[in-house]
Amino acid sequence: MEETTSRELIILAGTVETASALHQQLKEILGEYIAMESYAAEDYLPSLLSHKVVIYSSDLVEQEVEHIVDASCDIITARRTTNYQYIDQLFHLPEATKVLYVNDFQETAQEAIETLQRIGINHLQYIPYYPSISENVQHIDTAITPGEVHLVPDHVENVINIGVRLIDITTLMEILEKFYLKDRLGAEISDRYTRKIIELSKRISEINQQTVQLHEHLKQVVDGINDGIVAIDKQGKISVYNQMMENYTGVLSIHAFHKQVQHIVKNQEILSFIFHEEARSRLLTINQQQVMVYKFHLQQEETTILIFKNTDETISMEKAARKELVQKGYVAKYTFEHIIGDTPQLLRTENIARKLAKSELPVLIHGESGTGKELYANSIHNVSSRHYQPFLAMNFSALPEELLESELFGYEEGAFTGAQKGGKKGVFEQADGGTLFLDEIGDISLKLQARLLRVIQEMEIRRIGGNKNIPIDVRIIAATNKDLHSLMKQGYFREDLYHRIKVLYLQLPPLRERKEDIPLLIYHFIKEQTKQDIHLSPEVVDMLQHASWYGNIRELKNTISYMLAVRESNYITIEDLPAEATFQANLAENQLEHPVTKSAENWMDEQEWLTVLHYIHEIHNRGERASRHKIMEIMKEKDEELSEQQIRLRLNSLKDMGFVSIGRGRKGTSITSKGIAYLQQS
Ligand SMILES: Nc1ncnc2c1ncn2[C@@H]1O[C@H](COP(=O)(O)OP(=O)(O)OP(=O)(O)O)[C@@H](O)[C@H]1O
Repeated sequence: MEETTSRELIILAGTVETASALHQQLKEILGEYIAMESYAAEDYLPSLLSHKVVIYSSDLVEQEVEHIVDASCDIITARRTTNYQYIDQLFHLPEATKVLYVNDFQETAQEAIETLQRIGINHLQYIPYYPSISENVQHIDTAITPGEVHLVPDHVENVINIGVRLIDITTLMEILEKFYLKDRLGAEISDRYTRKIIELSKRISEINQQTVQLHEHLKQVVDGINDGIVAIDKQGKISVYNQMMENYTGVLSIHAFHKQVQHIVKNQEILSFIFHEEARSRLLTINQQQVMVYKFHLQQEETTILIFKNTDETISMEKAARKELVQKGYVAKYTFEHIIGDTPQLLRTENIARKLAKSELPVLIHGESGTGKELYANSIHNVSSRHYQPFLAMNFSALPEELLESELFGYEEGAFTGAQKGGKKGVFEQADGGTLFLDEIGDISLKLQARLLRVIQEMEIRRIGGNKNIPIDVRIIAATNKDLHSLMKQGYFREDLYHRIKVLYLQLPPLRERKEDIPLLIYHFIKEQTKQDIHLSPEVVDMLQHASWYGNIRELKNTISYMLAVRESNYITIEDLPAEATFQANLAENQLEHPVTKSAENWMDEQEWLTVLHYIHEIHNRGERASRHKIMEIMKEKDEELSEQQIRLRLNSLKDMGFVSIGRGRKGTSITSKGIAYLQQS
């Protein structure tokens, strides 16, 4: 017992860091029984040590310190092991990561690597690194070091300092022996030491447990997916293989896992797609099922992922999505198949429209009233990449300005009196992901044009009364029968908006420029409206074919409906044509200037005299005489007040155009057949 108190333990290490770490370790375990000191060769060494128990931190330190240790000392060379406190950092490194193990000498580096592997940390690829090494390690960017951070090469980004390696249990026992304490304390010290180790292995098993759980969770997720999923590593082995793949191939995942893919998937077409083809997707047949296979490569993981989609299911999913759109009424009803005609003009137009459909850019469709602008907008959407997304149409001439804004942009709850609870989405929001058809765009006010421009430019909307911007992804197709360029020149249409919407352009030919299509259209509309076997006399066909059709296809369609309604038999004769007053006006290739070709100024005027014409017609229908006074009165009733002078001017314009004849005195104004025709097509 005497011996124990008089003798002292001296720790001799190369560096201050090692000396202090070992000192701390031994003090924690043996401090209450043994007095101890520590010295580092790089720092300070006492002149001579006698009658001490000296412990060298490693055999490498011996040469540096042996000159101060005399023969009366008991010498122990420490065996050291990894510091368990820092070890879990290593478990965060992925499997097979290449790491440098950095230490001062090759032997210490090698020895530490072996220790790590021995205690079960063997998921990494260790490369020993020490100052005198010549091997090029530029490609390795992670390093582990037991406190020798200064030796880590500069290019390494990720340095894990696992601290100074500690003295192992066998060395501890040796120390106890030198102090004659082994019998008394051996079991307890060993217990303390083992407890620490158990803590470490518990931590390791916890981490392993977490990994297992995560793996299990991911497996369930991947199995829950309705597509077949396979991952192939760089050696061509299967690393992921879900339940759906089992259904496709009939091979269970336990048999597929870690096997070469060609041993599991025998289909040559699929293998050739995986290994030799550039294409990213391919329609293939696997076990008599049609599947669409998609392939992509994860660069960093050097892994190829394959996704097998059942085409029948994809089609039914698309059908379900379409059904939902249909229920909401957000679908484009027409396709190019609904566009009838085979003249070169029509085929050229259709060909251009199909090309425009492939783009994501805005399209402006220009054409006279009834030429099929809506039909084309529908068809373009239906062959575009957005065809499974909503299609919404907004007609600018159909709604008053105040309503247009809320229809377009929506509003928040409480934005105005009468605003719906919870607010309302506008068409821009509803069409998100799809196409928005803005019909009669030439009819909107400058104020609305400014708002529309902002939305189209920014591709985000702000609801009325709202304070946040909502991003939208909408393709715009606009249409007009007005000469927008001319409106722009006159200041009625914003130039910036004009250029925004007219990125792509489609001009629809008027029916009178493709008269050869008329017989085809006639029989098409007849078939559409009746199952009966209807024939037309040659004169009727001739007359219809030579009419001017300023109301274009819509007017032709209406004329057919009229003839079918009034016909006496299934043979339609000239008698069944609409009244001369409406129809003959067109036949006469009249000089009527159509709005499309009119200047903006004229068009604005037109709105005014058209209103007057409309009221004259209404007065006639009531069986009354259309005097200036009467016109004034009826307009007042409808809140559209004009002075007698203003009415006189408009009547003069109408007369100049041949739409009315103005009788003297009590006779009043009457509408000509040309006027009626014009009213009907407007
Ligand atoms: N080429 C065509 N083949 C068959 N039907 C057509 C064709 N073009 C137009 N139609 C029919 O003519 C009618 C008018 O078409 P649509 O409403 O698309 O014209 P629009 O140019 O948009 O007219 P507006 O400018 O007056 O709104 C519709 O019933 C449409 O189905």
